[in-house]
Amino acid sequence: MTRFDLLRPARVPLAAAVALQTLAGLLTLLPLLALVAFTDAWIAGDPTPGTGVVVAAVAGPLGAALASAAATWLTHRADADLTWQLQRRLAAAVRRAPVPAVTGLGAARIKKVVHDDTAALHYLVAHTLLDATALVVTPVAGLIALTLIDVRLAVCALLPLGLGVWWYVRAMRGSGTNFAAYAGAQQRINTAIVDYVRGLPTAKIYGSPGGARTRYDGAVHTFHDFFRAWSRSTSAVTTASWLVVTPGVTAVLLAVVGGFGLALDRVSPAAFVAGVLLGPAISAPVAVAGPRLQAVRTGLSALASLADFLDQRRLTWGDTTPQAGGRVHVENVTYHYSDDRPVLHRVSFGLPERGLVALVGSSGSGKSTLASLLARFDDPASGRILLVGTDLRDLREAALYERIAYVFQDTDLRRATIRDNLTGGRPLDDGRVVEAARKAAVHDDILALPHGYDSVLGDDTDLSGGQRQRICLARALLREPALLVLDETLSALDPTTRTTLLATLHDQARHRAVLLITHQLHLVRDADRILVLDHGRLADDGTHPELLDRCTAYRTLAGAGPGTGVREGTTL
Ligand SMILES: Nc1ncnc2c1ncn2[C@@H]1O[C@H](COP(=O)(O)OP(=O)(O)OP(=O)(O)O)[C@@H](O)[C@H]1O
Repeated sequence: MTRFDLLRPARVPLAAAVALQTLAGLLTLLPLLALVAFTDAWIAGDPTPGTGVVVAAVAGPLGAALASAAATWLTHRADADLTWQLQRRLAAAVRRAPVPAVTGLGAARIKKVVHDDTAALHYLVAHTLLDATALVVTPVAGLIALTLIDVRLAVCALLPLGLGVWWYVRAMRGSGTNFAAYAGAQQRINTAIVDYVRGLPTAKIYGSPGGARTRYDGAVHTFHDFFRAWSRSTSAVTTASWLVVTPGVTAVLLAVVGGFGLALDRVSPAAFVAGVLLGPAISAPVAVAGPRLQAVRTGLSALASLADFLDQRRLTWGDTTPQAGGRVHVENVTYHYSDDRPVLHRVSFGLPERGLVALVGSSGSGKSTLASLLARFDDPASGRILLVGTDLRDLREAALYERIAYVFQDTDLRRATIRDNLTGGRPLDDGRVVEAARKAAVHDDILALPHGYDSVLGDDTDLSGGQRQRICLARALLREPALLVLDETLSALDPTTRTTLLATLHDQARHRAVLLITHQLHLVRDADRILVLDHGRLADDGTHPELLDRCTAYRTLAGAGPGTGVREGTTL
């Protein structure tokens, strides 16, 4: 997708707006030309302005104002529609993109694209396009008119313009690199402030030597130094380029040159008037070109950034609804994040219809990554994952999330009532909701909140990490999935609650498959099967006693180490 493809939906209203603004630019010159014609007639001895002159003098400004207003209305409407479409497309792109790709971008970059770039686009579409049209049409038409009246004065009117443009081009030399550096420096400030705010609690306690605060200060200083140096090197020339094209300078120049011509009888009075009136009209719009050009550049780079964002890889879904059940097969799955460092290597296993299966491994062995692939947050680099025989890529999206429910380490709850968080807005009866909350050992915690199940998270109350995880577990239980995937869900709990939840999971495992990811082996000793992940490879698959007997990685994980003779019954 090229950046201009993004403007395609708005091309008809924008073309109409440019046409109207062109008309407005031409009509602006009408009263000036009428004055020139009147001067001509007056010198020829007819001091009464003709009807044509009066009509032109009145209709010109009026028509210009109307055409310009209509053009502005069109561009604003086009912009509102375009922004609406873009923000929907951005939301869809975020939703369709692999999750690690989006989270890897960081909040600052996403905010820049969704807010800053669409705002810059607003300026480009709603304002800058019309400004640029006016900037071109009025000077060009004025120049043509003056050329037809007196070519020498037209050349004279071009002198300040030429000088101004030459100075401006000198000032802007290397600006491509500078604008890129400017945007990069601002982006670094955005990223640093987001990191700084996020790390505030840690920074308060431990300070942040070399941390986010230092990075923020560094980013601000770099931006300040860069911007001052850039301004210093260009301000004298840009000011000169702006001054020389101001209407006053051009008017004085043409009055002096035209006055000499008039005195020497080389220039007609009408041409003199035309020079003094049209000269400034040729150069004046150019005086405001600098900031406008900068806005155009900003708008174009926003377009490029938006196109880039919308072009990112997306996960597409099929339309297959597999047969009932939640039987999952992972076949030869290999995966790496964007840094290409392999995280999973040819992992294969199957999950049964029912039973508690544990996935264990040391920190960083790839457990959460595997869980995220089961949720199809991304696709394997090679290999495949099947749900009841269907590759996840061919599934209907809803079919996957109806069959499999997940509780991840980063608990995600909305700013909504506890009830809505549990039901996802579905009309479930209270009995079911309470039952799920009881099973997740969070019912009593909810009743203790100011408004019980109607407490609004973030407004009425907030929850501890463990409470949040149990709410997420209750939410998952309410889905009655065929497979329940739990990533370290029991890790932030007190022993009593953990025991209750373990009992719940064993009970759940009688009806469905439960995949419990953990590195706390004492939680999974009674699991029906245990998968051992070691540095991204499936080291073994068996029961606790079997693994203690034969799997070195499992024994190492148990803290027993190879060859220590640990057997079933050993406390881990
Ligand atoms: N978004 C990411 N981008 C790049 N690398 C990542 C990302 N997430 C995880 N990794 C890397 O992938 C590897 C596996 O991480 P993963 O979180 O899957 O391990 P884990 O076994 O779940 O660890 P833990 O028990 O500590 O949660 C690690 O080396 C980690 O640095």
